[in-house]
Amino acid sequence: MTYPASELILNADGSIYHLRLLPEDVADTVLVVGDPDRVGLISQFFDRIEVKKQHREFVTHTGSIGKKRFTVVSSGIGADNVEIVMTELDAVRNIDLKRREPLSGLNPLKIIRIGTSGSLQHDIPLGSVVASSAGVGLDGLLDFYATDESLWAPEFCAELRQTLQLRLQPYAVEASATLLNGITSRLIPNLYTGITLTCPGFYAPQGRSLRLSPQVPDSIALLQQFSWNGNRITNFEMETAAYYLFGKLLGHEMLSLSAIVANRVSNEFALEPEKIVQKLIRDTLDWLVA
Ligand SMILES: O=P(O)(O)O[C@H]1O[C@H](CO)[C@@H](O)[C@H]1O
Ligand SMILES: O=c1cc[nH]c(=O)[nH]1
Repeated sequence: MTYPASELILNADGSIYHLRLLPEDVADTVLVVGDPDRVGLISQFFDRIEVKKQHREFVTHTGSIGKKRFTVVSSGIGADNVEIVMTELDAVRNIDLKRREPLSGLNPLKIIRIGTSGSLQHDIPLGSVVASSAGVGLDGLLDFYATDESLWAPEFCAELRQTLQLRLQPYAVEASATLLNGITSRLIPNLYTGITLTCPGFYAPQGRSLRLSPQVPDSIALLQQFSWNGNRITNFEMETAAYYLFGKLLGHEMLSLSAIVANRVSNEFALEPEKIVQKLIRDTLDWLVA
């Protein structure tokens, strides 16, 4: 199979279209973030930075701490950007870009999201961290991909669809068990696990109303009561389920960690969200280099 120029799109230097990366630019462990400015906040802890690239909202730094090599990539906001980041990281790892052919065997990545999020539970306060045991996607991406994979908790998704009066079908995907066990075995204060709801917007999809109102006005109270296999819905954000979906479909290990900067029950927003994110960055790097 040879991928044509319109499908596997390469720049003049042979790099992949949006991310502008070459195979040698990507480490086995990738940290993904939404905010492009967060890439430098992570790479400031590297002993050495070997790659710095940027195109649109996709900023990449690759470097190392001791012998451990990391790539940090920003996606910008939303599941549609995650589709690009995951597909292009995977292409760089698993396609021979010069020959335009799949490489034999799978070269899996370990991918960890370091993001921000709003808590849906009173007892998950500002400043805590949620490791998403599963992501539930309200973005509709799954509808476009052919897959035989059985996804997690279809009954839960059907119930959610009814409660939120959605026309689209939510999907649910679990975290990498290895990565989730890895982080939960660390003694990180204020670390919670639970189901993350990945929304296709920040306002009505997350129950917020400014001049426009959500279709279901009491969605936060309704969502708080949902649980599956003992896991409740803990938080709202905008990328996790898409990362978990592409991690599963493409064969990469994926875990999403969220710094809680909003609490939607107590109606609070962090005064200094940067400090909460910086702590999560340090805790995550300590875990990964240990
Ligand atoms: O801080 P990041 O990683 O961007 O994550 C969260 O913040 C953004 C919304 O403000 C969305 O991308 C959401 O997922
Ligand atoms: O409430 C919040 C906070 C951060 N990111 C989100 O998507 N929602």
